Amino acid sequence: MTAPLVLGDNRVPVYYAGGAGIDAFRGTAGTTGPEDWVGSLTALPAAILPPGHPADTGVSRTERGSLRELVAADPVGWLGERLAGAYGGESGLLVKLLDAGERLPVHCHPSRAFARAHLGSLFGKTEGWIVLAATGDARVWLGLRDRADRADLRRWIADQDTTAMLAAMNELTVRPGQVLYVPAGLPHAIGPGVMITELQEPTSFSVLADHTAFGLDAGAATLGLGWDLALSCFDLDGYAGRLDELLPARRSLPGVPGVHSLFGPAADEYFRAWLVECTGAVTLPEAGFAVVVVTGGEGELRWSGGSMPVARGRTLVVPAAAGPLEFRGEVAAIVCRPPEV
Ligand SMILES: O=P(O)(O)OC[C@H]1O[C@](O)(CO)[C@@H](O)[C@@H]1O
Repeated sequence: MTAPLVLGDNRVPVYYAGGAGIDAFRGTAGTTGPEDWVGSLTALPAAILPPGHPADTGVSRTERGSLRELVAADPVGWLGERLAGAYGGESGLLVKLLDAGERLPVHCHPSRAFARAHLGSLFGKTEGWIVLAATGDARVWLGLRDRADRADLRRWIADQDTTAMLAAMNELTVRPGQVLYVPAGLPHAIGPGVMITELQEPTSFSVLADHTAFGLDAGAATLGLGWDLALSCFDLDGYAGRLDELLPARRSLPGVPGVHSLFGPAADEYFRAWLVECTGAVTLPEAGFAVVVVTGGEGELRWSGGSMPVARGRTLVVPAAAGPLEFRGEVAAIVCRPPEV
């Protein structure tokens, strides 16, 4: 397999509302739900899969079949030699289009160290967001403003006092194009009217401080671990004076005009995102597995041995064997790349 594959809508069932923005972005209608998993080798865990959905819900389907099966049949062709050997045939990357129709719960995600110690997983869930669309007053909450102690958090959770949780956090209005980095442990919540491309480690581990309003009990909110252990996932440091760590500045790639790296070096071990802004021709610096979200304009995508037209709303998964990609035309795209290995 050397050609990129075009991906259709891949909504997964989740407990919160939203999704109209994904239809608008893709130019489709009639699908529901706020999350569309793109180029995914990851299935929704059985514990949170509603009845009636296949066990591999979440895994992308392509015109050639399940992406997970395609990659399993040719791991080196899809992932390249190094990545194929790094995580037992997993890409290490999950990309979502996420369109929040209501505020998501205040939650955080386990780190790799916590996931390895307590959840039997190589991966935690560090994530990063690139805002695709935002209503006028759209906002997110990211990290605590000032340091809190565990007793504060325990009390807010026991009382399900979301007002106090949100008041203690950094509330940020967002605009399209903005990039936010959400390391494991950081308490966060996405507000209604925010649509993002999200890059993350390929798990669904969340600890939900704010859960009863979403119909979830303490067992579901703590990954079955109970609050004593689950509380230790939260980063309770204050971020008011260090928000720049969460709002990375784009970096130009030396010698590659038209491409910027969107997340800081701290993210490289989890995922990388290149913003391509092509007005003519842009060639990416290296070949490798990629998930491409075309965010603006139209043009052509070329690879070794072929080409296809691309336009805003198109999503693709690219095998390493496609070689370095080249964009032509007036087109913008986010090229999502797995962790550096
Ligand atoms: O379903 P969960 O794990 O509660 O989280 C809801 C969503 O919030 C995010 O962590 C974004 O904050 C998404 O990755 C996730 O799908």
